[in-house]
Amino acid sequence: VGPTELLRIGAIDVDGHFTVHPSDLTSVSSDFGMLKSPEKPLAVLHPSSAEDVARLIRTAYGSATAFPVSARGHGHSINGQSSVGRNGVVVAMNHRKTGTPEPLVKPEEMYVDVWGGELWVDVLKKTLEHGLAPKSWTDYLYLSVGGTLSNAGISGQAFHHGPQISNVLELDVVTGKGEVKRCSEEENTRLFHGVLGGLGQFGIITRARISLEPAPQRVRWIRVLYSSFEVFTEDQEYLISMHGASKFDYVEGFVIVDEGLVNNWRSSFFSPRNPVKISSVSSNGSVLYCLEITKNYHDSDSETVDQEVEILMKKLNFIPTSVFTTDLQYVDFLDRVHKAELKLRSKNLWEVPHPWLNLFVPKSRISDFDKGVFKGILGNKTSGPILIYPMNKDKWDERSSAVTPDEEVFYLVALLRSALKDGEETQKLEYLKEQNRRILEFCEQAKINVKQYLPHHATQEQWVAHFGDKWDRFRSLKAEFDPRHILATGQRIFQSPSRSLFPPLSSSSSSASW
Ligand SMILES: Cc1cc2nc3c(=O)[nH]c(=O)nc-3n(C[C@H](O)[C@H](O)[C@H](O)COP(=O)(O)OP(=O)(O)OC[C@H]3O[C@@H](n4cnc5c(N)ncnc54)[C@H](O)[C@@H]3O)c2cc1C
Repeated sequence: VGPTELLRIGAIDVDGHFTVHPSDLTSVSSDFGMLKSPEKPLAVLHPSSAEDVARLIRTAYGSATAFPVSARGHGHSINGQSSVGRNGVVVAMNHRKTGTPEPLVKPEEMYVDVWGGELWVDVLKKTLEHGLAPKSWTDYLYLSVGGTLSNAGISGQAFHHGPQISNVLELDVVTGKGEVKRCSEEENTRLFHGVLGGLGQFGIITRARISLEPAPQRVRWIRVLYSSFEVFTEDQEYLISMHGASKFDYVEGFVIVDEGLVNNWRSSFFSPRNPVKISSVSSNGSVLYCLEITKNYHDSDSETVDQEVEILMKKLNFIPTSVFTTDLQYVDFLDRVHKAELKLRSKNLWEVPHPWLNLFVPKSRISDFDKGVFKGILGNKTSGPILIYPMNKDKWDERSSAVTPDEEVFYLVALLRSALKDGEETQKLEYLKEQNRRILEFCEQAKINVKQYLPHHATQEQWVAHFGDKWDRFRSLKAEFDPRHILATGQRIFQSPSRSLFPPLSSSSSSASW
């Protein structure tokens, strides 16, 4: 009996939250990357509880030929990671119709309990009602909690607070056997750490307990430019090495290889009243680097923030005429990318293919990367922002499944490209995909041991290399918690049950082929 038959006979009956409606199937069949042809699943489950998810997975696990089940948060992956194929079922986690629990803030204990499919923007809204907020963020808030915790969740706060996965106190997880397990540092510890950064391989996160801090009210947001990569990275590394209260709260940066991209889509920082006169900065047409830093503060500190920022800035070596400052509410800063999204949507430039490449580059080789990629392969043209910022490895828990380079400091380099059908040759999808391939090839040939963030690999051999020392544990967690390889098959790490090599549970019904 395959899933089609199970659906027909009503064996998968999860309180009517199941749908095979064509519009539902279509809406979960592609992702933000738009790099793969959409593939409709067999059915979509809109769960209202962890038990709904568990019942589906028990059916998938217990049927003669197991079938794939993938959680879909907000579908903001690039390479079909939340897709499930024609013979699987998608669990639409980000769905309010079915009444999943609202975020529950516990102000005394400084945490919030959230449904795994909750969007970070809604977590923020809820916690702000109590004057609190999570500590570590992604640049964009319309991502689900389960989706970012399955990767890491990083932004300019990660150097200090670690990634989002370092700020989780407890999880409820439905494993690939359909068991609902509570896990934390004290309970089911292996599963807890395995799921964090675990690419959805060991269970579906139905609840996460996120640590909170008092929310700042305002943000002083500063950008300064550099023409020397060495000076730029020296300053970034200095900033992330600072301890104590007197430091910036957020450290990021980006590369400007193409003047047109200074006002890139990621933010509306440079307003018409605050234009960047790039010609005023002597770049001689070569690559520039922009450091982006913020200082959070409360209204009551508005008198002293200027002075504090001035003292911190004195230690930096940016081009003196290149300081751009703005000041805004904390919530507007955190939600900055959404404004850009709305602008791009209005120009039909949001729903286009996104051949993104995100790499963690070890500090010792970042300068070689600059020479070979920013000043080399990119050839003065990009098709989107290129972020670059360093992080401290000691803020990452080695027991999590997330993979980072083997150095105390490493950089995120994020090439966030949009491909245009009718654009110049350098904006076309094939051109950008080829450029990504060349960048990876360059790193391999130059022996720069990069790790992909939001990884995507074609073969299991590449996955084994990606996980390195963590592979044996990763594989053994898979065997323990998802032995029939049901979950998150869109990651393409393990062979999926549809090409099953795995013995059916019941030998009497081995005829299903789907
Ligand atoms: C515009 C944009 C900006 C971004 N900015 C950042 C950033 O600043 N920092 C950063 O770290 N990342 C960023 N990302 C990447 C993003 O964090 C990941 O792509 C993330 O997986 C997207 O979350 P999602 O809810 O859309 O997940 P989906 O794409 O729906 O799912 C991703 C994977 O996680 C699994 N999954 C989803 N929900 C669960 C769950 N509840 N339990 C277990 N597994 C689950 C899926 O099966 C799939 O394998 C950005 C992406 C976009 C499109």
